[in-house]
Amino acid sequence: IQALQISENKIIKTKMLSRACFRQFSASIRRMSSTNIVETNIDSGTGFATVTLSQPPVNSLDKNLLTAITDRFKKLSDDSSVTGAILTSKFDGKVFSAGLNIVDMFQKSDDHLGEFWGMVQEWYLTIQGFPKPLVSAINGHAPTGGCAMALMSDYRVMVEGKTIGLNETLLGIVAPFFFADLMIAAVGRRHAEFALNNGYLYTSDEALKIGLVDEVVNLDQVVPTALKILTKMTKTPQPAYQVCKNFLRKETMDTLRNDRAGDIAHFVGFVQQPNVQKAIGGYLQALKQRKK
Ligand SMILES: CCCCCCCC/C=C\CC(=O)SCCNC(=O)CCNC(=O)[C@H](O)C(C)(C)COP(=O)(O)OP(=O)(O)OC[C@H]1O[C@@H](n2cnc3c(N)ncnc32)[C@H](O)[C@@H]1OP(=O)(O)O
Repeated sequence: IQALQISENKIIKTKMLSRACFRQFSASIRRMSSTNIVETNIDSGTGFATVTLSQPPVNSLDKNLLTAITDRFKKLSDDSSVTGAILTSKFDGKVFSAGLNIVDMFQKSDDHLGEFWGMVQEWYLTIQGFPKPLVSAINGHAPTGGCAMALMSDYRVMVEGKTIGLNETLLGIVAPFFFADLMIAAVGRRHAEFALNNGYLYTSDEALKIGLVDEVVNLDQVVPTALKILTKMTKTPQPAYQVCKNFLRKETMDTLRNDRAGDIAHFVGFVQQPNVQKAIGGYLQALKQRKK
């Protein structure tokens, strides 16, 4: 009886302890006032922010999602309690991001296209210019703009068995120079030329071989692996990390900053060409019919 009482006390104590631990753990996770399409949690112990893209069905980057991501990263840049971030998707095992929303580029006015491209530029300048360590936990497919977004991070952990690449040419469009430079920075000019010219979509393993991603793991290891590397990366002293990252990335960002209007005009002129519109329309239709 005495032994039973002792073990019962132990169970009660263990339960109390685990409740206290849980309270402490949940207290250390702060949920930022987030839009429902970009969920953000900050661990107040480590200062790590986890940004989860949550726009169904495939995180295609339309005006709303581009704006929400950009706003979120601007806030995280300014928040001195945040030491680094992980970028991932709610659609675990399916899609990281399907890239730019194709519907925003089909049969739209010049004004619509111009506004859309301005948002794409701001999204790129904000994530690429994020001053703290950023790791992408690529837990699903990442074609075109989804690949570009992953390339804007400082380290890429990808789930096995999915695809990634800047495959714009297959759609009859062309990756802008600032996407191309992201690819060149990651894999070098030779692989980048092959990848972009041919619109090549890499499997996770192929992407690892050319350095397009840094690690390939099981689905349940994607975020834990990203957290592990982020822990290492945040040990580099600031402002050294930020200054180094900025000077390595500055040239391409400055080229865009110095002529944003020209870049918008170039995009609108290119996309409005009848043969490009025809290709985008055909691709959209094929995408919709794929399931049937
Ligand atoms: C000279 C320089 C000038 C500059 C020129 C232009 C520069 C443009 C730069 C970047 C371009 C882009 O980023 S274009 C984006 C292209 N994206 C893709 O090609 C990806 C297409 N999607 C897929 O391959 C698949 O959806 C997926 C592998 C990502 C996921 O597959 P899954 O089977 O899970 O989902 P579905 O295919 O059934 O899709 C569900 C639903 O979403 C619609 N969808 C998918 N992707 C997009 C998208 N990018 N934009 C808009 N809508 C998209 C798809 O049609 C389905 O819709 P329905 O449910 O209504 O059928």
